[in-house]
Amino acid sequence: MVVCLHSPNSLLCVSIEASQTGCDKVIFGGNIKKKASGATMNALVATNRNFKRAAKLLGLDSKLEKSLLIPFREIKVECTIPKDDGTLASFVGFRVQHDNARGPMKGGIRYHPEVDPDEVNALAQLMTWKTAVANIPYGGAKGGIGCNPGELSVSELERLTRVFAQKIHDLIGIHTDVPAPDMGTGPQTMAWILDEYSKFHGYSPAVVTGKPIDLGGSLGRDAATGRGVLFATEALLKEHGKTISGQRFVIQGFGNVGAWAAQLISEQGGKIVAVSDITGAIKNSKGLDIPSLLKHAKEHKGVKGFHGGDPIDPKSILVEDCDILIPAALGGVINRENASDIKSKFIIEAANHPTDPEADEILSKKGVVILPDIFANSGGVTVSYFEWVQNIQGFMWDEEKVNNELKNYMTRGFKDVKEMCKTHNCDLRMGAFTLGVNRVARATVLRGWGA
Ligand SMILES: NC(=O)C1=CN([C@@H]2O[C@H](COP(=O)(O)OP(=O)(O)OC[C@H]3O[C@@H](n4cnc5c(N)ncnc54)[C@H](OP(=O)(O)O)[C@@H]3O)[C@@H](O)[C@H]2O)C=CC1
Ligand SMILES: O=C(O)CCC(=O)C(=O)O
Repeated sequence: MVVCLHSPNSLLCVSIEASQTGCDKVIFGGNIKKKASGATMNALVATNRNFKRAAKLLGLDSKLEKSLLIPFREIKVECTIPKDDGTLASFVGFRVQHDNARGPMKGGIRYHPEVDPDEVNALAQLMTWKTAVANIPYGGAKGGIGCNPGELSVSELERLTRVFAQKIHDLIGIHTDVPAPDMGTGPQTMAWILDEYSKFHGYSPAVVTGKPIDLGGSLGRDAATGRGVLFATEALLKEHGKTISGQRFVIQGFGNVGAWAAQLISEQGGKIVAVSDITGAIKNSKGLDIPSLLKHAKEHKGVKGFHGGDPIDPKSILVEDCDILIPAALGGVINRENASDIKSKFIIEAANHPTDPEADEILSKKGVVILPDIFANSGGVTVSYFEWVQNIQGFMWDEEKVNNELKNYMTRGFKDVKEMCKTHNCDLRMGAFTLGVNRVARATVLRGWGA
């Protein structure tokens, strides 16, 4: 049974009926908004604020603006599993399907203790603008389960994923909503979802992307977000008469995105001077040996204890001296409390919504150039699109084709964003938002609302 939670906030004060949302039931649930912790703004408030600024720059009709802001459907499910010791554990799973004007909704599933409805909502909305910026035929969605995957065994994670898939299988599908990995999930998670979905609907590899290659995953998907970050950074630096080679990078997060970005950037001559993950942070002003660090992180489940650098306080990673800062972990990490201490000239947002609007203002006054998430990390969803296309075609591309096509999409995306910056005399974030929102608005108007 689907239950939709309407989460009211100061920027979205509309009354909606179940029939308008496509939900079975809408609960006006009072204030379920996650309280912003410390200096960090609530993710949904921050995302709505950026959307509103873009809508204003575009001169969007206020009724259309309202319709674009309200999510298509919000799903909240209870997931109870027996743990390995026989006791029961209950978790809450979410899937927010934000918009489908341009195609099936698309976005990752996150397993993290901080997953909450407003954050998933914000991430789903960002996916809508991201797929439009990338110009791939999708809408936006995001999901998550509030859990700590590090504290669950593989068999517990499998049971949790299968229960979640059982609860949402009717609402996802090749032409409706196509999940993928995000923080705390990966190819194995997608394999379990595919298997569970197939029990109800028949074998359907295109229902998820980011799958293992043996189940129809695309070559190059694993590295795609990091590779997209590399291509995006190259495009930005070219504008400033620079190349990757010799630039000093700091990377927060050494998971799928951070580790691939570090590897690919260092292969191009970039110097990674500091990285961090949940276990700690490590610094070497001469440049970390990334292949050795990757080996260490794999063997020790984190960067802590790596001998090729000095340990530093993970809290200081974002304000370390460097040319280019790449947040590749959680949202809201760059906020009004640390923005003025940031020393880099460029920030490449590999993570989703790492920078608060308040920090944006502070950084803009300092002349820091920010390449926004909805463009900078779009390489992952772009190769997910290639995977979906390959599954539907029943034909596998070689990795060179995947990477070349990704480069084409990222290069074209950067040009399109810059064009919007010129048209609206705005920064790169608003360039990307106006590009994405405008494309979705056009599709919405063209499809109409029925007679
Ligand atoms: N995977 C993808 O294709 C895409 C991901 N993204 C975004 O990129 C970001 C990273 O995702 P992904 O790499 O897939 O996730 P992973 O789970 O693979 O990696 C996350 C990394 O962040 C680290 N981390 C978690 N909390 C903290 C913290 N408080 N301080 C420092 N590091 C921390 C984790 O450490 P540890 O492993 O030790 O827990 C891990 O190294 C997210 O914002 C995600 O939404 C965006 C587009 C696509
Ligand atoms: O690959 C995908 O479909 C989605 C990736 C994702 O969740 C993201 O871009 O934030």
